[in-house]
Order: sequence, then C-alpha cells, then structure tokens
Amino acid sequence: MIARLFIMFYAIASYAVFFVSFIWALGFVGNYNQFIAKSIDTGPPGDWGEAILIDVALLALFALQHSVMARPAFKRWWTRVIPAAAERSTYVLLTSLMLLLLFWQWRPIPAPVWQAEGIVAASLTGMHWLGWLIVLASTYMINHFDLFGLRQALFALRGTEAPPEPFKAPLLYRLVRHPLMLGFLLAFWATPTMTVGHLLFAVLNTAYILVGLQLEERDLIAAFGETYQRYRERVPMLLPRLIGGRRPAASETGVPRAP
Ligand SMILES: C[S@@+](CC[C@H](N)C(=O)[O-])C[C@H]1O[C@@H](n2cnc3c(N)ncnc32)[C@H](O)[C@@H]1O
Repeated sequence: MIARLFIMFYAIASYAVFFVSFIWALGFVGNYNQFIAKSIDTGPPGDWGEAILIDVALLALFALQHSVMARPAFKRWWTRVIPAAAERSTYVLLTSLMLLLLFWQWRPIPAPVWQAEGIVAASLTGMHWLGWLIVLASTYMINHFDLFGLRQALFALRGTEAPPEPFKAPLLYRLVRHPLMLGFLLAFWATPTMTVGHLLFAVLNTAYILVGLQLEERDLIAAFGETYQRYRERVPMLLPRLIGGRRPAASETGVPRAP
C-alpha cells in the first residue's frame, strides 16, 4: 500500500512539474516576459555561432529523450527497472525537466525576421493562442489523465493495472490524425514578431515533429493494425482538407459505396 501511495504521489508531483513547464512554455514561445523569468528572445544578444550550437544541442537532447523513451521497446526494458504504473509519470517528469533546461539555457538571437502590425499582428496572435488551445483540447480527446500518467497511478492505487487505451478518433481527430502537433506548429509559427532565434526554434521543432510522427505512426500501426491503416488512408496527417475530401473506399468503411 505504501508503494502504491508513493506512485500516486510521484504521479501528482510529475504532473505538477509538467504544469510548471507548460506555463513556462506559453510564456517562453509567446515572449510574455512580464509573467516569466526568461523567454525565447530575452537576454543579451551574443555570438550567433555559439547561440546556434547551444540551442541545437538543447533541442537535440530534448528530442532524443522524448523519442527514445516513447518507444515500446524502451518501455519494455524500462518497466523491468521501474514499476509499470510509474513509467508514464517518469516520462512526463523527464520531458518536463528537459523543457525547463531548454527554456532556462536557451540563447536568444533577437535579430528580426518579420514584424507584423495592426490586424495582421492581431490575427497571428489569435492563431498562436488557437494553437495552444488545440494542444490542450487534444490531450482531453485522447485521454489527458493517461497521457500524463495519473490514470496508471490511480489504477495501481486500486491494486490493478490500467488497461491500454483503445484507438480513438473523436472531434479534431476526425479532421487530422495529429491535432496536438498541429496545435504546436500553430503556436510556434504564428507570431507577430519573428526573430532569428524563434525561427530556429520553429524550424527545428517542425523537423522533429515530422520525424517523430513517422515513429509514432509506426507504433500506432503495430498497436491498432488495420484500424489505424484505414484511418490513415481516410484522414490527413496534419493539414485538414478544406472542402469535401476524398470519399472513403468501401474497403475503408466496410460499407459498399453507393453508385
Ligand atoms: C502526445 S500524444 C500525441 C497524439 C497525436 N500524435 C497528436 O498529435 O494529436 C501521443 C500519444 O497518443 C497516442 N495516440 C495518438 N493517436 C491516437 C489515436 N488515434 N488513438 C489513441 N491513441 C492515440 C499515442 O499512442 C501516444 O501514446
């Protein structure tokens, strides 16, 4: 019972660290210096070469941890070392710590790339916040409490193991297969003030998201098989179809097409 309570406490503590990193992420990317200690463009402009080297290293470190620890093979090995119920919380905790390190150590390159004014600036700020809203909403469409390890800890507290989450495609997941990542892309790119440092952050994160999604989809196909394959054929990856879209083939729906 003590061990189960400890896992629950660990899951809540990891969630609290995630919460801090998420709030800092909002302030970091949006440059809200009045609320947070350091944002993407704050700090004295230093040497570009050194800044690029450090920023790329920080993002690479985050990408490595975030992708390696998400793979099923790593999880199988890792859950021989730590309790299965604490695996997701550990992932959340280490990811959040990596993000805090990145925000803290990020070197700004504040040279401007674009500066929007008036209605364009307001629209970009609106799209930026829409992106964050999509990120948060998407976690609830999958299962917020499972993604952040709280569900697994709660099951452990009751003395059972959480069953794996089934395939889901509600709401935004009917428009694109990865709304959460689409939200991040909006939040990173839609800004009235784009600097060289911010552009580096947006470009590298976009590349990482595109590579990460290949790995995630490989795992999703292994987990959900034919169901995910059909979903993949029917629903675009990141950009929603604006009008109509392709009619699903009979093989995708199981229902013969009307002539
Ligand atoms: C951080 S979430 C990102 C989900 C998705 N890539 C997105 O951008 O909206 C990653 C987790 O969601 C799960 N996942 C992704 N798509 C799913 C789906 N359609 N149904 C159930 N789980 C899904 C993956 O297995 C993974 O554990």
